[in-house]
Amino acid sequence: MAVQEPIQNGAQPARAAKLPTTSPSPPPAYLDTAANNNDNDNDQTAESSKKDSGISSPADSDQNSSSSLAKQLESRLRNIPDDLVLRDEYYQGAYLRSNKGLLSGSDTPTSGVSTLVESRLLSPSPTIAPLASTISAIATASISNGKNDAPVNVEAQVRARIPFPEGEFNLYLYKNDQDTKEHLALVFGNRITSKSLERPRKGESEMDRKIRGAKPRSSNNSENQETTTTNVDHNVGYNDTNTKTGTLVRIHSECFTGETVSSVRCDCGYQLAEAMRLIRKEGHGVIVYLRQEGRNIGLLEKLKAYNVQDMGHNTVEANLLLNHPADGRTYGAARAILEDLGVTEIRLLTNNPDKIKQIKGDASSPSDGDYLDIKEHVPMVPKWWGSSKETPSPEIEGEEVEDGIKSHLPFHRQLNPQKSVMTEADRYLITKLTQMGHMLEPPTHSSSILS
Ligand SMILES: Nc1nc2c(ncn2[C@@H]2O[C@H](COP(=O)(O)OP(=O)(O)OP(=O)(O)O)[C@@H](O)[C@H]2O)c(=O)[nH]1
Repeated sequence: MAVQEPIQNGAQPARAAKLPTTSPSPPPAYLDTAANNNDNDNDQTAESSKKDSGISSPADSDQNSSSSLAKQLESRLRNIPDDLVLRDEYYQGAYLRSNKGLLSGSDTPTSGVSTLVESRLLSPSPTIAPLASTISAIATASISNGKNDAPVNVEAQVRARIPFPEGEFNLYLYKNDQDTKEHLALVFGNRITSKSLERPRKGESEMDRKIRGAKPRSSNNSENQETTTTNVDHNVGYNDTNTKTGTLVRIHSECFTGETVSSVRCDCGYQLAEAMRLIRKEGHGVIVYLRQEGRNIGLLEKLKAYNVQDMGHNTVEANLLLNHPADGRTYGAARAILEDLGVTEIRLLTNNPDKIKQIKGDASSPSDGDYLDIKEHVPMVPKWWGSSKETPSPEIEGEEVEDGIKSHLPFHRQLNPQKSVMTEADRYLITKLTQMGHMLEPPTHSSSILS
């Protein structure tokens, strides 16, 4: 999937022969907003404001908000095609019956837990309650439909060392031919390198190459020659003796709130730090960091969704009520980046079944390009949920220190497993479990979270 020619200033590069050019087909009407989701956050502003002008403001009373949202939902239901069939086996229990917008069957993947959780937590007020099951079934449909995952060509523009107290990652910045976003890859261990970064550019000097983090042209002939500071392996001594098949990979989506300002509304900051910790511990691996803020609705829309959540809805419902898909992310760029890095067999750090399916691609589909072989799915258990059989250690802070990368986790200190009230991060996780089919187990050690 990597490009044959450099991508310059938005010009379309020549595509690799095995990846024919295909125009993305338009998304269905009920996902029309999602069609704009590949643009920058800024690009979304004007369009989104227009689209959402009818949405009740957070300042409205709950009652008014609920009935107004209910009306909008009803009208959207009418636009959903007849007999929409879900493609994902995780959501087999849920399907939409007809253009009357009636729902039949809404079993969620973990029905025991979800019934409990849905009734107690996800239906916060009697006014909103009747909407909850309807919305959740639409959510399961929207998660897996309307994806526009045309083949993506990528080219690494630059590589730079990012030191941490206990080791160094190399950060690669990519351009691609599908959106204007700067997708990234954080690579640990010098055995993983980018083909497109090393490819000579027309007219560039050795200094140009050095500045963009490529090896000197002369060293390209002898693979292992390490003649510059850029190429010194700063991570020598790390446990690189892993014999498992497949590179440890995390495909992570941008979350300004969770990662940059350590919000506890979600677990994104924790997951990024945990992925870095696990990869560093293993000795080599990749975090592909996709600029798909807010499950690709952009920060502006995510913040509006927060306000809708504050009216009593969960993350999935809030997206749908704002006329966005529950999850509008695509993973073509991630597949292309991994291929550029020479990583074709992976052990994927995730709990998200839809992500696994999309990353893997469809071997028979030309638009999916090369088949990415997921050797193993490695769960990312939130540390404060822990194993349901274990009693959690109250000394979470101690665990962070043990593995080095601790500065990312200030919020962790607020997530005390012994707490008696459920945090917003717990609610976020429970929504992922019950509404999006994530492979998570709620902590039975802390009954307070679910009661
Ligand atoms: N729309 C929306 N997006 C959110 C919200 N909270 C976090 N996100 C985004 O969700 C994305 C992360 O997705 P998650 O569902 O947490 O995790 P995942 O990557 O699908 O699954 P894992 O691989 O198991 O971590 C990031 O892009 C966040 O910005 C929210 O309330 N609303």
